[in-house]
Amino acid sequence: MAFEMFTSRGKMGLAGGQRPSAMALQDSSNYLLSWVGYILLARTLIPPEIQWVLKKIWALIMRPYTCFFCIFHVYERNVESGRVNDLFKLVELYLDISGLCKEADQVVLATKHKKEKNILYKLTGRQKVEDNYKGVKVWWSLSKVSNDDDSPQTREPIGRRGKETKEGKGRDKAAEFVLKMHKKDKQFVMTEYLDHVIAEANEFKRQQKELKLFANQHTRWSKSYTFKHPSTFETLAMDPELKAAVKADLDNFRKSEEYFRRVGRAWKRGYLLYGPPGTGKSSMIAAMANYLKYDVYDLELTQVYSNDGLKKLFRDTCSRSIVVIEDIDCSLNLAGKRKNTPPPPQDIRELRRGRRSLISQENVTLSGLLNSVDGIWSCTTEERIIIFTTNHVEKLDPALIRPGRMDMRIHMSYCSFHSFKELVRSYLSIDWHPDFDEIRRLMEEEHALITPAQVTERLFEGVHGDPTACMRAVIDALRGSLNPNPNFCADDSGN
Ligand SMILES: Nc1ncnc2c1ncn2[C@@H]1O[C@H](COP(=O)(O)OP(=O)(O)OP(=O)(O)O)[C@@H](O)[C@H]1O
Repeated sequence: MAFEMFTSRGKMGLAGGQRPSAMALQDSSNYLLSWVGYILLARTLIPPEIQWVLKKIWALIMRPYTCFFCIFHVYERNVESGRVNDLFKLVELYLDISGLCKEADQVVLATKHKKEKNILYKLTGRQKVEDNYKGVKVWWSLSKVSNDDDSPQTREPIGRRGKETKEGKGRDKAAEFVLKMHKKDKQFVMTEYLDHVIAEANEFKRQQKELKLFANQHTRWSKSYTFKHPSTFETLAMDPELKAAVKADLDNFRKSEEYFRRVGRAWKRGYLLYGPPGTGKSSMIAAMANYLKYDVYDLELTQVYSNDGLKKLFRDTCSRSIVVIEDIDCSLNLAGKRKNTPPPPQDIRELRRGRRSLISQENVTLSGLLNSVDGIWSCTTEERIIIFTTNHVEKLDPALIRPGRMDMRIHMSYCSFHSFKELVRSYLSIDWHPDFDEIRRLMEEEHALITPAQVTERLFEGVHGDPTACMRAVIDALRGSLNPNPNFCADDSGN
């Protein structure tokens, strides 16, 4: 039996034995009827179990030909408002950063905006690129929505189309991304692939973000400054396990919005950094900010004259930020009261003018600080990190640093031999030096102390000079720390 059949994909031939007598008929409707007859006859003669097996075999044979496609449209502008569709922008970015556009055979449009660091490669019309995620293939293409099309894009508010709008300057036709996939992959695309596209694009945007630094002038945040501290976890010399634990904790925090909501806790985390001066507490804060891409609010507590003022400052911070209170032991005394710093003249003038006074109330108290950190006021912003630093952890009120308030306590300590080698590698680009043995002996057997700041100071002098001179300077400092001379100060960093 042999016959030909037509599908939407074209003509397919199937081989078989003899031609049936019905094939002699010229009329195609008769041809069809004869087939219906065959099928009905077969259904009555063949037992259902064999029919089932035959159906399965048929489905297997036809499988490659029956994979129909499914298509999603991602319009450039939102259907209701006519505003730019964020998903469109994210897809555009994803196609660029994933390298798919660059790999395309046809010409791509390369653009660079003055605010962007890199050249952006975009798809041109009618070009198709293939993406493969977890073994699932999809195809992206860009097309213009024609004006006579009845798509939502062409039903945008009158006057918008073709006008110089902020979102789509001078375009007379809106664009759309067309995402094509096998029908069987539709669920995967909806649940996993599109999430992956959005996550990749958002992560890229996050990495590109320019960080801001704010400082408070009394109860107001100053205008922001660009935060360009070069410290990262790579440049930070510290115990590798502790470093990995801090990074993992930050990663967990960033991804835990759902978790915090589920357990009914504000999405925030507190870190206490403590240790001698020059051990990298400020560098750690900068590394955290650079890692998370969070803005930094440097809160000078001695500038704040009331609990209300402090609440206002916390309220005025943005989400995805780090609020830092350095040397917390110097800002609050043991009784929990702010150290007495006279109020600035302008506050007195404000008092005289009868405006709400900053000094008419009590100073910032321990309970005021605790309330701002994790009371009801702490929930005005989300995804916030609070960091306290101190050189004297033993002086702090236990309430201030209890777990739940300061979730992780990070001890920044003197330089270990491992950290020392990391600093040497990073400053002098060498992995070994004959003096390493003596330095290791002094650190590990004699317990000589040196801070990372002291080490970097000595290494910095040798960046363009003699590494041996640097090593000798480090050895001198280590031996000096063992010196019982009471005039000797192990910390010569000026603190
Ligand atoms: N762990 C470290 N890794 C790399 N460099 C460090 C480290 N610690 C200190 N340094 C170097 O020393 C300088 C001073 O360090 P940093 O200000 O971070 O110390 P700190 O602990 O905050 O000091 P302080 O308590 O006096 O504020 C930094 O600019 C950096 O160059």
